[in-house]
Amino acid sequence: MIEAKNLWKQYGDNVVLEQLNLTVNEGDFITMVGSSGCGKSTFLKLLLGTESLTRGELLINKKPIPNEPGPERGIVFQQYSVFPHMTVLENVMAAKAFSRQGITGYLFGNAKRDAKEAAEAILTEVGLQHSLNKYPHELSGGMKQRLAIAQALLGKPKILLLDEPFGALDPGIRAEMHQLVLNLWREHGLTIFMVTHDLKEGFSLGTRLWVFDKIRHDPQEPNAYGATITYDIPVTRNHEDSLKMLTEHTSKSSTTITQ
Ligand SMILES: Nc1ncnc2c1ncn2[C@@H]1O[C@H](COP(=O)(O)OP(=O)(O)OP(=O)(O)O)[C@@H](O)[C@H]1O
Repeated sequence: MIEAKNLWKQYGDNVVLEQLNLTVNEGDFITMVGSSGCGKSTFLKLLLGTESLTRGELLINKKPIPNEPGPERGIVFQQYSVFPHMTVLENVMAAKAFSRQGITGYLFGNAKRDAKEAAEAILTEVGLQHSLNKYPHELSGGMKQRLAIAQALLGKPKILLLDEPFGALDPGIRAEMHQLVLNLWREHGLTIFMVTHDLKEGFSLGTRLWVFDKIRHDPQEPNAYGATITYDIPVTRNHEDSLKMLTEHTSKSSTTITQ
């Protein structure tokens, strides 16, 4: 279970997030929307542990989230984050070596064989079993994101953080990636936080959709107040109902969301 209690994050005088209070249960699939710059990626970085909060608490299973990334939290970014000079298989094995021994880590003997087997298994799961020896420049955008997902899953995370992972992909490829993520979510029992600019994507993937927005504004000092979660919408399987609910909510809010 993940909890935020009166969480604030600011960079200098720029208040990015304020008064975040939330509880996320294991297995939730949270999709996050909100205007550009309102702090969605910052929230993911707090969960990842690469940024620290300014005030309040952020807890996993009642303990503060470690302030550094760990194998139990995997992340996939929109930009392809793979090593260009390594094959698909080497990329995933390198992720394993770094997670075990730091950036200079090498694997030998049994550890290397185990890492190779684990890498091949996860690459098969994401559909790259026929591309193990290809280099990233030989992969399509969707295949590169499959590789990034494989890297993120290698540490067997319980929490997967997705920062607009499919924003750069064509609609047909996106649909395939949606199916992959839903399968992985179910099979690995993941808790997922996914930032998206696509409301339909948010509704079709998530079990809860969060809207980030500011509840206080000072036109003289735009950075004085941060965003919070203004709507936490359970996604019904009937997307029409969910969309209607959100339209009603946002007509009362200052957020403009395009469908
Ligand atoms: N390392 C940093 N130092 C200072 N300010 C930062 C830093 N990272 C983010 N910010 C600021 O925090 C605010 C929120 O940025 P963030 O990237 O979280 O927004 P976002 O909602 O993810 O935006 P987008 O949808 O455009 O990706 C912005 O004002 C940004 O300039």
